[in-house]
Amino acid sequence: MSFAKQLRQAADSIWEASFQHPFVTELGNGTLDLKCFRYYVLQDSYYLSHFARVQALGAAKAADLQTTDRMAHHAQNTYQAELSLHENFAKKLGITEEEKASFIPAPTAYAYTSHMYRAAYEGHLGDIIAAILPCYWLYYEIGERLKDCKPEEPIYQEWIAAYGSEWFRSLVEEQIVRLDAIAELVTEADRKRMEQHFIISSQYEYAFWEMAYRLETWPVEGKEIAVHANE
Ligand SMILES: Cc1ncc(CN)c(N)n1
Repeated sequence: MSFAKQLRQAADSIWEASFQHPFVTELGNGTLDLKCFRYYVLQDSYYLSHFARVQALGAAKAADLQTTDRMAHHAQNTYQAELSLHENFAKKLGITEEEKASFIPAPTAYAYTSHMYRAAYEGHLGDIIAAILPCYWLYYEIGERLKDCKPEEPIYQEWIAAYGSEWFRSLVEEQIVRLDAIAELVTEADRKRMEQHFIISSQYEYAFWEMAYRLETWPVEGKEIAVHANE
């Protein structure tokens, strides 16, 4: 079995929990409260702006220029396609510039992005791909599972269409192939660490739905420092 498939299998129960999470099932059947989706859009804009930087760190750590080019292309895609999808949602949901400028990252969004930076700082490109792959692959599987759902809310339809698309599938497949190629070249200790990154990111993916569904706040409120959601 390929390395990526082994990781997918190891994380299966965590992914299953994501598939069953009410944020995901209610997005599919259209009953998800827009308040939760609105909160998600802001937190996810923050998440994606850091995700793109981690992809760019992958470009810098790549061993050859062709991989640098592809990782940089992925970072650009996050900005131009995924973040612009969120910009579009933000407009439709009436999220104002002031709201974006005085955004408070939730504990889970902060912790998840910090986890990716840690993998990028401490490791090599394989560590980075292992940490970011659940972000691609889980969303693609969710997009696939929800593909036949017809939620009444057009925003939810658009979200499902984006992640279940051919465009997104090709990005996911490219990173799976890249991870498998790197896994062949590294040590067993490296592979173990890469598996840990993948599992932790899978847990954070679940935690991210939970964060949005519960409109998570910091335990002691009133001390948060605002940042721009896209910075
Ligand atoms: C938290 C999260 N994970 C993954 C994706 C899909 N790139 C996303 N938009 N947000």
